[in-house]
Amino acid sequence: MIRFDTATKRYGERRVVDAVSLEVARGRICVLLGESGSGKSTLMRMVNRLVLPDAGRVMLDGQDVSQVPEQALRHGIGYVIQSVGLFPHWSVARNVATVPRLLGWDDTRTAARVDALLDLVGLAPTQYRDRMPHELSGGQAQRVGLARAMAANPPVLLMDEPFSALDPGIRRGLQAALRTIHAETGKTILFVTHDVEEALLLADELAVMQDGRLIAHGPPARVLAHDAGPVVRHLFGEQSLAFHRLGTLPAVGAPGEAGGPALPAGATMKQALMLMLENGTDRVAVAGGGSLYLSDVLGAA
Ligand SMILES: Nc1ncnc2c1ncn2[C@@H]1O[C@H](COP(=O)(O)OP(=O)(O)OP(=O)(O)O)[C@@H](O)[C@H]1O
Repeated sequence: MIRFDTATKRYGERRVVDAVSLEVARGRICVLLGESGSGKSTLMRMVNRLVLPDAGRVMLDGQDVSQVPEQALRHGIGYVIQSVGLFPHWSVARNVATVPRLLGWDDTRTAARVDALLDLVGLAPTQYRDRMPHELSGGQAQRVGLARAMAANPPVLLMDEPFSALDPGIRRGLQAALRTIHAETGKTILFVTHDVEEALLLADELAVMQDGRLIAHGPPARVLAHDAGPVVRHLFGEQSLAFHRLGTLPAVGAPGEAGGPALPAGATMKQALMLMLENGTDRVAVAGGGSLYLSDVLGAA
């Protein structure tokens, strides 16, 4: 769906994106992770041509984005940034309807779409559609920004630290909302963050950058595996890498009699460990039968 072929961007002598090749398949969430200044936003902005590569190219659905007319390209890509950028004198509904109006949708279709999107991002349409941006909290405004980005149903979403300015509780709510929306819509999402917890929560795959280069790419469990290199170790923290790794591994128990407190279906090894700690036990019951022991968790870490 999205493919970078040795994409390179220089500012002066510096290569801020350095020959990055990366492919994100349709329907996946790929999280670009790296320290500030590692080139994540610059790489992402090549997809919607806010940045033009000096060398290499970006392909979207098999087409070189440099060959697609700019407007058509951007209508097919939702873009969400940290400072939402809602138009302050427009209502929530009008903000969400920005692209449908540009595309000439009629009022009935547009209004229905706005309400459906507000529902999708967890804002009751009757309560929110007529509000003005200054009447929203930061989290609500960011939800409206997400709804606006999805208004014309673009298959691709680019999200550049969209939740970074929000406090932790609101942020967790939006992360969960994004996972649900992704499960319901199957969009291909490129998501920039430098928060490792957020990255692990959202990523189907991680792309780790440093100094403009792609250092590691793959499913979280593979990127955090025991042979992880120094950049990954540093980003996730030498002391906490093993703990994060447990969060990428499914809690699979040995068959047999179930014992101890019950883990929910789809839980990770990290959740199993947390449940053991909370209950002061060395055994938890795994959904579907069987038990998982502390020694198994330690073995996996
Ligand atoms: N228009 C520009 N002119 C000159 N240098 C730039 C420009 N845009 C970005 N840079 C530089 O390119 C490097 C990469 O920037 P970029 O924003 O892609 O990093 P990032 O990993 O997204 O960082 P952050 O997490 O802080 O947003 C930085 O050193 C930045 O200063």
